[in-house]
Amino acid sequence: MKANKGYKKLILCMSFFYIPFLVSSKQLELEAVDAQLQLAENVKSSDSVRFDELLYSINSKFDQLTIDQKYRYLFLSAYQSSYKGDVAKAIGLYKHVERNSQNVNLRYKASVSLVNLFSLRKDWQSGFDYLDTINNNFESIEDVSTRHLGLIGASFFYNELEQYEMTQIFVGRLIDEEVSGRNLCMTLGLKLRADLVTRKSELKESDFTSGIQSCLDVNEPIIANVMRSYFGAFYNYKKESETTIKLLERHYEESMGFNYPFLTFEINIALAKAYQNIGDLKKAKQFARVVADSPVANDYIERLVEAFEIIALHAMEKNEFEKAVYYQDKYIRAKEKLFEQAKAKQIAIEFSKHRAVEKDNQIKILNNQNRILQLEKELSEESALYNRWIIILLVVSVSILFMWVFYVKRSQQKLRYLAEFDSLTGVSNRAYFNQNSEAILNYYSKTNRTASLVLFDLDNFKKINDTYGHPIGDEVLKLAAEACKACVRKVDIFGRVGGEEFAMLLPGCELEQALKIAEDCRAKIESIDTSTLGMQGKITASFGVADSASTGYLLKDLTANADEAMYLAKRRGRNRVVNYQSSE
Ligand SMILES: Nc1nc2c(ncn2[C@@H]2O[C@H](COP(=O)(O)OP(=O)(O)OP(=O)(O)O)[C@@H](O)[C@H]2O)c(=O)[nH]1
Repeated sequence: MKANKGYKKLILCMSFFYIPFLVSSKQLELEAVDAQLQLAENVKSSDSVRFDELLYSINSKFDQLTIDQKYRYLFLSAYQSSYKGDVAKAIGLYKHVERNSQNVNLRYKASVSLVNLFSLRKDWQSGFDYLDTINNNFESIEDVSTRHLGLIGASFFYNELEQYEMTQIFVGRLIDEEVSGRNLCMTLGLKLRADLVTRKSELKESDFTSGIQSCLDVNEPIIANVMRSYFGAFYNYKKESETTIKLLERHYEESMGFNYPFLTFEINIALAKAYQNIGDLKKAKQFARVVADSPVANDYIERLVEAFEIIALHAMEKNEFEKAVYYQDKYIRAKEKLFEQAKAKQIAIEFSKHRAVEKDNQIKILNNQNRILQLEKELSEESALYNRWIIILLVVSVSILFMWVFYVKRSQQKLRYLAEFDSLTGVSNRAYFNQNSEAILNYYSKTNRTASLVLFDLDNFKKINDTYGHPIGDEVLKLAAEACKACVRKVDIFGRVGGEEFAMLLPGCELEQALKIAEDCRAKIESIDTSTLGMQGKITASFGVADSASTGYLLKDLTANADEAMYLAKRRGRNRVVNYQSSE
């Protein structure tokens, strides 16, 4: 058991040492693949053998590659297919990379390759489609060299379409942007080809030599030799065909060794024409036959036309009329095909112009839609502002209305207060006292319940006024009312019914209880501290009490009887409570 534990520990320790090692060895493998992919990219057009070996090696460990490495491999594999003539497979692979890779640069490069392949296939429509893709992604490519590849692709496409002015525009842009390295080599190759068609007379030998040198500098012998073929054509044009022969024959073996159809055709036709120019039709025919006998000759119909013409001429010169007619016939058919191809190119160009107009219109429609949306937005912003103002206005109006209602209510309350209460003492005024008291007495009369009325009058009030002044008299009235408020119940009605005369209607109070309340009230008035008013002596009041049992429920009768009792209290010496019955 113990030994087993120790064994496990050992494995654990070992894994600590080995796991980082395994991780770093995996890392190293991936880095090696990166290096191989880069090398393959570098030699793809200059060393096909090395290129094939590298791809074979990468393919053997395909499953271990990162996603990006896999797509880079597929991209190179597409190049390999196109190089080997399987254009359909190449297109499929490039399309797969263009659609699925996360690598923006790789997708862009795949579009460029697709434009090249579609132009070789003369599928102009698809070519224009991917040209659009290049245009749309151009700005997002940060690497200048990769971005230039797009311009080179466009230049190549327009050259194939015989739109040389367009090629010259793109090439001009590349040169302005100081294109360099392999891209410079390709740019100058495309420029020479376009210039050779449109402005032959302006070309100088140095244009060719510097172009060739730019390709030799970056180890691009195929393009260098393509330029040599152009150089040869240029000498033919200048009627210096001996120079053409000397130049091209010197590099003939090398050029044929690449097995690159376009280069093979250009070199052989330039040489055929050169020999034709110097009158050696036999030699001319030999080179022309290389073109005519090629299995892919139909892909280079322009050169095939020239080849048939030379062969037919040679047959004529040798009086081989049957042969001459045969090649003349082939020549005519190839020319018809060339014409068909030129027509297809024109249609494609017209279609692309139409598409550009359509796109322009779509942009205009989109712009208009955007404008409408913008206007809608502005409008909704304006209406939002308008709505905001309406809301503010409403809020202000409602607030004013509320304030107005509040003010009116307050005024009404004030008026009501003024109408119902005595402004000096805060108790009910005479009218309100009478109104409420009558209503209660009326109700009590119907239910036959007792109510009492207490009437009281401050004693010798005139003297207080005369001695201390009217304002002090007012204060005395207030203090007296305040003292009595404390004696009355909530259901009672307390009012000031004359200058210094007050009344209390006590619902549900029998005489006994009413006398108690009156006495309580009298005592409270008497106990008011007058020193705070600067007065000497006490405040007193005389009370008269009458109840419904002895008087009935009419207020005027109760008032009269209570008044009589109060008068008696005055007469008996003031500061006392007298009930109506006892007053009799
Ligand atoms: N300060 C003040 N005095 C008032 C008010 N209303 C009435 N008076 C005065 O109250 C006094 C009432 O005097 P009188 O009716 O002679 O009665 P009295 O002096 O209280 O004498 P008795 O009632 O007999 O005790 C008058 O001088 C009125 O001017 C008031 O609101 N304030």
